[in-house]
Amino acid sequence: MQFRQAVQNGAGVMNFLVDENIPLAHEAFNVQGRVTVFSGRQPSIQDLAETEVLLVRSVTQVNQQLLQQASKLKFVGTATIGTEHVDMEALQQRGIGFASAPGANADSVGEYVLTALLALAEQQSWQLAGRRVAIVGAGNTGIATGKRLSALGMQVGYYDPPLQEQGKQAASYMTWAEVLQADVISLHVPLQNNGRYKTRHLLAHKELAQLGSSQVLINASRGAVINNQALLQRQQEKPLWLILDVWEGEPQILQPLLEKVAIATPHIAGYSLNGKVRATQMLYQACSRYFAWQQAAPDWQKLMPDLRAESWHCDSTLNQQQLAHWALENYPIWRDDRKMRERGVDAQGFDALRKEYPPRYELMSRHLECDRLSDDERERLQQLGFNL
Ligand SMILES: NC(=O)C1=CN([C@@H]2O[C@H](COP(=O)(O)OP(=O)(O)OC[C@H]3O[C@@H](n4cnc5c(N)ncnc54)[C@H](O)[C@@H]3O)[C@@H](O)[C@H]2O)C=CC1
Ligand SMILES: O=C(O)C(=O)[C@H](O)COP(=O)(O)O
Repeated sequence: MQFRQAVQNGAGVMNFLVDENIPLAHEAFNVQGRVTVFSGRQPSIQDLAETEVLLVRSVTQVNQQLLQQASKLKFVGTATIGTEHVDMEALQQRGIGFASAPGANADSVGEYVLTALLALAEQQSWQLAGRRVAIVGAGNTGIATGKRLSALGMQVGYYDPPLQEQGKQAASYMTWAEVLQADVISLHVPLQNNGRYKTRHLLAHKELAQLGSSQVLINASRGAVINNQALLQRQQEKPLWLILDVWEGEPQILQPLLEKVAIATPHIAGYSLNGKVRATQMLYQACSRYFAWQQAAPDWQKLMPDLRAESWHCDSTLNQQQLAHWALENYPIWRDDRKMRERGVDAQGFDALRKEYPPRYELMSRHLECDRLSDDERERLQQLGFNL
């Protein structure tokens, strides 16, 4: 109906090809043309032949081979932060426009790390306040994570030589030696295979050997930032506390490593529905600018289910246990961990878990009603992502 209206209104009839896991894309883009949805990692040759706008996730390799099959392609959008699956040079050579979604799922990743750490701390009876955290990569996801962990009372420092060398100030920079001594190390760097700031195997045998067995290592960036063979060996000899969302060689992970991980998930740290919809919005805006669309943008608030009605009441003191209770009620991370162990061992199961991922909402989607709060407590809760 909307498509017919667009044609009648004289709007350009453009052919969009969209990954099925980009929520609200169909609703948003069908006003601009014909939207075909594809599933799996690579779209079909037939669909590509007619496509003018291709919207993908990180599992689709946008390379020379794909581009050869898409002679009408004008624009590629990826609903992700990481862009290593897109051959930018090839796009430039062919004059194809491009957009990604920087920062769209940063809060989702921050909440993932917060929830995972609180879950583990409750399980092991650890107090997190006062412990030192090293955030490796002080970009959108790193800062979103650091902000939450410092609101727990943890001492957060950042390691980011590219930023530091540009003279950009993060709250407090650490040296690499300090990173390796932190109680918790959380990785938030892009995967870079070469160059001065190479991150592939940033942690390999040598670095892992320097860590103590009480340290917590979290990877919600890209699997290959840690050499997974070296990590497995380390776990077999003297295990660390590991929280892994990403795995080298996804979707086929190193199976024996799964048993050695405290919390395991199938690359879903950024999968809050809020984060995914924010990415769709960003791609819509990028397309709208690129093609100079005249129509008003969709009413995202109407399209997105609103959970604010489901409020929580805060009637106890704000201790770690209470915060863990809310975080885990909002995002039951142990459910993801269980499913990962049941089905994530092979490539098919890993992909299926991601494809069938249930809607997960960020803490801001609910309302927290508190009777009495000091200014400091209010600020801390807001920093943790609560909507007061
Ligand atoms: N698990 C998941 O679901 C998600 C994973 N990611 C991954 O996390 C990565 C980071 O995401 P954002 O924080 O949004 O990216 P960003 O681009 O905002 O920040 C990355 C930061 O890493 C720094 N960096 C680069 N090389 C470095 C090195 N060798 N050592 C230390 N710092 C270095 C950069 O200077 C930058 O400040 C993405 O590239 C993506 O691969 C992102 C979102 C979700
Ligand atoms: O944004 C990124 O970068 C991510 O890692 C995504 O959250 C992962 O999503 P997919 O595109 O792999 O579904």
